[in-house]
Amino acid sequence: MVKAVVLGAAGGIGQPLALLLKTNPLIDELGLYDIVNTPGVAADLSHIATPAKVEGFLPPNDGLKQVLTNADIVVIPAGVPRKPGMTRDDLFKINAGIVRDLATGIAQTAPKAFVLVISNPVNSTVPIVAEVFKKHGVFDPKRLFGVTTLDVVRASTFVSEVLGDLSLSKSVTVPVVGGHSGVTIVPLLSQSSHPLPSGFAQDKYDALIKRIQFGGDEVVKAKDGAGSATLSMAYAGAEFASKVLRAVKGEKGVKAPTYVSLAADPKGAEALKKELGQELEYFSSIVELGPEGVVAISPLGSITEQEQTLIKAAVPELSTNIQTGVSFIGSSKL
Ligand SMILES: NC(=O)c1ccc[n+]([C@@H]2O[C@H](COP(=O)([O-])OP(=O)(O)OC[C@H]3O[C@@H](n4cnc5c(N)ncnc54)[C@H](O)[C@@H]3O)[C@@H](O)[C@H]2O)c1
Ligand SMILES: O=C(O)C[C@H](O)C(=O)O
Repeated sequence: MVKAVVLGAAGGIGQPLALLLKTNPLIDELGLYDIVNTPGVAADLSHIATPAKVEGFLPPNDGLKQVLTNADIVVIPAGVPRKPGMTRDDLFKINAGIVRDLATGIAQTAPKAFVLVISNPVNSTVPIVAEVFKKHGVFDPKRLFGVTTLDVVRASTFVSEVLGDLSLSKSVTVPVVGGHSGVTIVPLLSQSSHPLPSGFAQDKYDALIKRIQFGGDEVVKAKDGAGSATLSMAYAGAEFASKVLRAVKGEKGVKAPTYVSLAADPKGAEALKKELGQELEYFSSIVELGPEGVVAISPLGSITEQEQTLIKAAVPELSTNIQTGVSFIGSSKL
């Protein structure tokens, strides 16, 4: 029996994500939690002819505790999205407290669940979850993930557009490492499964990198005040959750870039430290997944000088973002 839970399930991401999870044959039970509307979302989804049993919960009557009971995997898209002119860090003020409180609930009721954090700013909200778990004495770095899959999905799509063939997008894989905001998003195009056309001009390369790094802004601008990416994020979140569950079920060699605590793999962390030129507590790199979560974190490997420059720009910002999350819990009363 696998129980998946979505916290923030009535939102722009939460609803389509719950829909996709309802159609995932690896899931037997789907618990939906939000501060509004989950009974309706659950009733609606429950009519879909797939095996997962769906239940919706609200805060009254210990709803968070109820939804988290026996949870195996918890996905968190709860929190406010950006409006034009905002950075992801501008969301910290509201989302940090939301994520802290939900993490407290998970630490108390489902400390062994895999936790997949979507709420922004991911670079800081993942450390928040870890610090809450540490305070409760239940932190297992192998089971906590920041979902950076949307960056990977965008890279596949934009590279296949450059190659002039969108039908390639499902098979184009580009490692996107670092974190999930602006310059911390580092696409390693030199490691793309499908190389860029030979003689690809520098200005086009720069534009492609920028588009992947700031793809979120493109959607925020187009939605014009009505929020940020929801549908593509739901797709990406469901893809990543599915990978975690496939690995849990014993499939070998499942890998994905994801933002994790480097304490999950000290050997991988040591190699990354050499490559990055400094120690970071969290980083998104290609992670091999297994039945207990993180099996191994890959080093960057061979990268170009241009990619080195991108990494150099990412590291200090990541370090600040991580510290912001850690300090928030340091000064929070739990
Ligand atoms: N990681 C990524 O790649 C990525 C991509 C897109 C969006 N996001 C982030 O995901 C978050 C959600 O985006 P959205 O567009 O779905 O926003 P939304 O406003 O449409 O939905 C958020 C939902 O969270 C719920 N919520 C608020 N406080 C809650 C709490 N304490 N407990 C449970 N639920 C709560 C709200 O009621 C709402 O239904 C934002 O922070 C956004 O920046 C991340
Ligand atoms: O851009 C945002 O604020 C949402 C999300 O992080 C994204 O990358 O689309």
